[in-house]
Amino acid sequence: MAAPPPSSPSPPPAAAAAATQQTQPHPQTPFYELVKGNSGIEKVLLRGTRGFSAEVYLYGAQVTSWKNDHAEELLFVSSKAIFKPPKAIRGGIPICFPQFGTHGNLEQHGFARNRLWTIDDNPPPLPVNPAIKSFVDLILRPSDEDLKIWPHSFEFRLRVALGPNGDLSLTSRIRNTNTDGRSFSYTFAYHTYFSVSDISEVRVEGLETMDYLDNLKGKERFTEQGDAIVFESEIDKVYLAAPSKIAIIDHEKKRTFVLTKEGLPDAVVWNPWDKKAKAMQDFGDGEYKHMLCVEPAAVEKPITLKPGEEWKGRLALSAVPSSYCSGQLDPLKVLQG
Ligand SMILES: O=P(O)(O)OC[C@H]1O[C@H](O)[C@H](O)[C@@H](O)[C@@H]1O
Repeated sequence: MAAPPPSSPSPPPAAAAAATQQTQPHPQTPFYELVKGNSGIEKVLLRGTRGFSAEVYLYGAQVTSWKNDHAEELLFVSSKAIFKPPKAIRGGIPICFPQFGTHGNLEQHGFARNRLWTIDDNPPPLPVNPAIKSFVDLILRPSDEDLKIWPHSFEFRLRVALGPNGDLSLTSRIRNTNTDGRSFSYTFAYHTYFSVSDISEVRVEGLETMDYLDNLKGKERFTEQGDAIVFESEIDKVYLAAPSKIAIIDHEKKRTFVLTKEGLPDAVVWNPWDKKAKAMQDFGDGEYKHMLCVEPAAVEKPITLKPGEEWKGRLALSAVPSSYCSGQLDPLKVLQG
């Protein structure tokens, strides 16, 4: 379903203007391909320049692959991931909505991650970088069953875009479409699973000195001490009011992931480590060594929308070589090399 290239075999002059309008790709014309993925569920392929690529399952609107120009996978997906309802796919970028974790009465992480989304070929305009040629818009509206568990009408639009330098961005637009005058509140996360060489070789910069809620200690609040975050055991923390840029530095791979977030104050950091890994049916025993979740989120303060209001939350990811010197704690410097 890739958008066709413009073709205009010289129309008569009177028809020329109209024909051009129909055949020239609009700046928002999506360039993607729809194919069958695991368990016969459809997925969208995005192909960028120089071999960059990404894949998005309609199930959960979940990004399950993001590759660089060497065809190296940058996201972690478990070898035991199950690609069918009712479970979410273990890996990639599950979307947690309308609830993050157990912060509410719904199932863990809400229901958006295990619903079938549809492609939205005519979304409301979104300011777009004209250099981005590969993107897709997906939409989720609640079913009658969903309305029984969360009685609010909404439109959730997600745009996944692959930039010219292989950057991946996810833009969520959530609108309250209640017609009964009621507001609703929700929590949210882009539950991003990064692929890392070895968790003991990884550090995260940008979250040091932040306050966090520790999910392993009954959500009690603490302040992070010391330098960058390194990993020696299970971690499950919600960093509060985290900066808009966070860097994940993989020393062995000499690769740095830079996350830029907008509209998402918090950032969850999770690695299940060995014991919890063994207890998860859809996760390999040793796979915790090769993944790290850093999840831009809105957890501590739920977002409230009045009818007609829309919220936007954006995540941009880039993977750059770590020409990185210890002590340079500003992730911007990582980007600039
Ligand atoms: O197994 P899932 O429902 O996908 O959740 C996986 C993990 O997600 C988040 O990172 C939470 O903070 C963790 O507490 C949870 O274990």
